[in-house]
Amino acid sequence: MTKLSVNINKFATLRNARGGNLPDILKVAQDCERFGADGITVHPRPDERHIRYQDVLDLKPLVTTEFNIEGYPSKDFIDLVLSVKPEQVTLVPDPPHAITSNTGWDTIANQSFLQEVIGTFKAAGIRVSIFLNAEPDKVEAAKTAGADRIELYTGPYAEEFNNARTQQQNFQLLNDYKNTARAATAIGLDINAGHDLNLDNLRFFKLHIPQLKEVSIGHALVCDALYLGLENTIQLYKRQLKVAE
Ligand SMILES: CC(=O)[C@@H](O)[C@H](O)COP(=O)(O)O
Ligand SMILES: NCC(=O)COP(=O)(O)O
Repeated sequence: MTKLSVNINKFATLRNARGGNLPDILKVAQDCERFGADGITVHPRPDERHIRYQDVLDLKPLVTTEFNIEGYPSKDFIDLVLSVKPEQVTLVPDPPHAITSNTGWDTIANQSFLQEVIGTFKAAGIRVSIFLNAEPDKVEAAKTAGADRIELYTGPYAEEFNNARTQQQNFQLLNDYKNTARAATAIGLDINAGHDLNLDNLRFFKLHIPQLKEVSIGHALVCDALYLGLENTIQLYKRQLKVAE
């Protein structure tokens, strides 16, 4: 089974636009779980423009599924994660003012940094996933650094998906994803995926990478929920993941 972790960042963006507490992020997280989400993902950024550090602390006792905290491992981020002790931390190489995540780690160039950070989280009993491009040659170094999982950065996949679909063909980039996933599975790394996944492209991705353990989805899911309602939307995403199971 592939788990659906709902990234609630964009609900916080909406709340922050007006001040106050609408929508209530804690209630949103609980409702996502009630509607079928298998996990809750947050990605606090240094400017706290969406999820704030205090939200993450407040969410901890309320999340009853899997709590996944994503972010760049700055000192503040590491301290936050160690105090919350989520089930999973996902390390992302975002510079402080990134609008959104736009690349995975160069695990070879950052090997010793990643090894130290991952060691700190593992010592606290937290599963570690690292954000990776579809580059098979970066997988071995992820394992050496101590990661348990990789999260495939699916932004480029999402971009290519529409072109390939209209041309009725399999696309080259998909092979890079499949090869990266194969390389990871072969050395015992589990596989997550995320970024720009949506109701159009999710099923096809799962069909080609059936060993997916988890996807984290936020932006498109929140947009769909505006039209379809949150409960219905979560169920629709889960249905896309049922293929090949
Ligand atoms: C790592 C990743 O792809 C997501 O966390 C994504 O970056 C969501 O962050 P934003 O909601 O800030 O776009
Ligand atoms: N790790 C990816 C994530 O949490 C959500 O990304 P997106 O669906 O908001 O692009």
